[in-house]
Amino acid sequence: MITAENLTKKFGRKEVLKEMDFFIEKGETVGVVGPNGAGKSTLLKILATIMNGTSGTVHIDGLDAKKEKKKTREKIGYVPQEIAVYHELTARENLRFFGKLARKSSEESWMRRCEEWRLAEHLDKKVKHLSGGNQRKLNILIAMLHDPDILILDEPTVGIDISAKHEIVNDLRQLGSEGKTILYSSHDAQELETLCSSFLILKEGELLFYGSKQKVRQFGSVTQSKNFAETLGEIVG
Ligand SMILES: Nc1ncnc2c1ncn2[C@@H]1O[C@H](COP(=O)(O)OP(=O)(O)OP(=O)(O)O)[C@@H](O)[C@H]1O
Repeated sequence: MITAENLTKKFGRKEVLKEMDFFIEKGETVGVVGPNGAGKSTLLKILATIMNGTSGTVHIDGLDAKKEKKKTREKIGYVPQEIAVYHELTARENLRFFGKLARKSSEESWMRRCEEWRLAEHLDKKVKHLSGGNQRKLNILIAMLHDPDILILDEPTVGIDISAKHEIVNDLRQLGSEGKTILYSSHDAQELETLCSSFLILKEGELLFYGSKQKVRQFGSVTQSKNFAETLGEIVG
């Protein structure tokens, strides 16, 4: 369960998140949507405890994300936009290295995940020789080494081909069906529609909309938008 109350973020005098309030239930898969510069990455970093808000609070399963960072981090896997692994090491060496840092991790559990995610046959390749899609998968699997309940992903499918995107979206759906809470930012409406059960829509730091996919669709029927992408566009205005 994730709760934000009166959450704001300022960089200097610029307010990039404005008094946000929302409540995300356990097990939801939430699409974080909005134009460039809307504040998506900033919000995700604050929820992941990488950055502090300027005012307001975030609670993750009752823990104050600012005051109880260490405990909060145990519950969260954060996947940054950039691929944050060692390119000169193999995928297996990366998993072992980051696995040691994540004390809860066991080789057996990440091997099982690698098999499910069709990465097992590539484990002995240097990361720089993996396809873009497999690099992205590795980035996600590393964030999950400590088996967090919540996964926060910032545009995890940028720059990869369509079939790799589909694979990642399907793998994340599987995680959702295992009960993980997922926050997922993307500019790809089709991907968002397939994966997410609800949406946080931001514009210029304001929370314009937070609700279920069904509510987005209802909005679309009112505005007579032709498809999901158009409806998201209508909401952002
Ligand atoms: N460290 C920083 N210092 C100053 N301004 C920042 C910093 N990080 C982000 N910003 C500004 O905050 C605003 C929100 O940025 P953010 O990266 O959160 O947007 P975004 O919705 O993720 O955009 P995109 O879709 O392009 O990734 C932007 O105007 C950005 O320039």
